[in-house]
Amino acid sequence: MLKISFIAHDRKKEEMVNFVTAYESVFAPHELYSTGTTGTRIMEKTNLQIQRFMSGPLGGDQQIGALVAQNEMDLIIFLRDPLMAQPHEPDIIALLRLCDVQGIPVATNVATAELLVRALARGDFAWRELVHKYKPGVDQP
Ligand SMILES: O=C(CO)COP(=O)(O)O
Repeated sequence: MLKISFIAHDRKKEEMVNFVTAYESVFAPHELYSTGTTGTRIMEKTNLQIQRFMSGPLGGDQQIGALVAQNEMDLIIFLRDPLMAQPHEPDIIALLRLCDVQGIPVATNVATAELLVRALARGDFAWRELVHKYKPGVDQP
C-alpha cells in the first residue's frame, strides 16, 4: 500500500475529480491524502476515503511537504494552475523542491498523471516499498 496525495488549484479541481474518478479502482487500495478542498471535492464524487490536510493557502501543501521530507509520500498528483498567481506560491515551490530532494514522482499536469497512474496500475511503483524498507534514519541524508 502506497501513500498518494491529490492537490489541485481551483481551476483544475474539475479535471482532478474527473481524473481520480476514472482511475478510482487503481487508487482505492492505497492510502490517500489531499489538501482540504481538493479532497472534499473528490470524496463527493467517489467512494474513496481521503485524509485531508488544511487547504493549500492555509498550509496544506506544507503538511504534505512534511511527509515528503520524511520520504513517506510515494506519489503526488498536483494539478497546478499555471495561469493564476497563488498567495501561497512559496509553499508550492517548497513542496515541489522537496519532491526533487527525495526523488518522489510528482505530476503537475494531467498528461503526466495519466502516465504515472498507468505505471502504478502495472506495479511500477514496487521500488517505493524498498525505499520504505531500507529508509535511513531521519538524521541521515
Ligand atoms: O491550494 C492548493 C494547493 O496549492 C489546494 O488547496 P485546496 O485543495 O484546499 O484548494
